[in-house]
Amino acid sequence: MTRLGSGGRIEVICGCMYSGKTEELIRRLNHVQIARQRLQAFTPRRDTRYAVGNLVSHNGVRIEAQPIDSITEIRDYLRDDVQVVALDELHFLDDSADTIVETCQALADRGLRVIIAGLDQDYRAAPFPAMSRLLAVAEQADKLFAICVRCGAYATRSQRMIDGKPAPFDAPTIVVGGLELYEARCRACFEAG
Ligand SMILES: Nc1ncnc2c1ncn2[C@@H]1O[C@H](COP(=O)(O)OP(=O)(O)O)[C@@H](O)[C@H]1O
Ligand SMILES: Cc1cn([C@H]2C[C@H](O)[C@@H](COP(=O)(O)O)O2)c(=O)[nH]c1=O
Ligand SMILES: [Zn+2]
Repeated sequence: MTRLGSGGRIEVICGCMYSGKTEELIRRLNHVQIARQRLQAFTPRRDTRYAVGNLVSHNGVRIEAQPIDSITEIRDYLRDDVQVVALDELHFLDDSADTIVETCQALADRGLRVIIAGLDQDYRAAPFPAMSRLLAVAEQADKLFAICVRCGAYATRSQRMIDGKPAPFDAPTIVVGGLELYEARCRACFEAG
């Protein structure tokens, strides 16, 4: 494990909804601030669940973040002295997986610590491509779990429910929402739409 701030690296925090990804990201960023390292955090503008311009957990814990539409905007905002770059909700970005991976690799190659959080699977339990690719090239990958609302086991999937039934397979992949739409399920309790 490299010392905090000793060179470029990519860290990935992934898992299903409610698994604590944003909380873990904010925990790490609090450490960065305590270590008086220079941080820039970003969040997809599409995440309209809470106050735009913040990373906000389901428990309301928040940290300021620059809204962006594309990961390529990061280089326009980047200050020369920044040491840590963070992004939550990676799956909300429309960029291609190639663009996302190339951007994160370039930032790490410049010696930055790059911390990315987001879903590993969509509501169909299909992998999000960019997250899959980042997991392969990251120096550190943490997969978190929630608690299945059906049986209490560790949950690894996000079930989207519409009128009490699993959302159909051909529904849009990106639909912003929380407990009114999504619930954490384990593999055994997950229902394909
Ligand atoms: N089924 C669940 N399992 C675990 N935590 C849950 C669940 N439902 C709600 N939560 C709450 O969600 C919090 C995690 O929120 P957050 O960090 O925003 O998760 P994520 O970013 O992974 O969606 C937990 O601390 C807990 O209070
Ligand atoms: C599974 C899934 C989720 N989303 C949306 C729903 C939420 O707005 C976010 C995930 O938030 P969290 O911080 O991980 O709780 O993404 C989606 O658009 N498509 C999906 O398949
Ligand atoms: Zn279950």
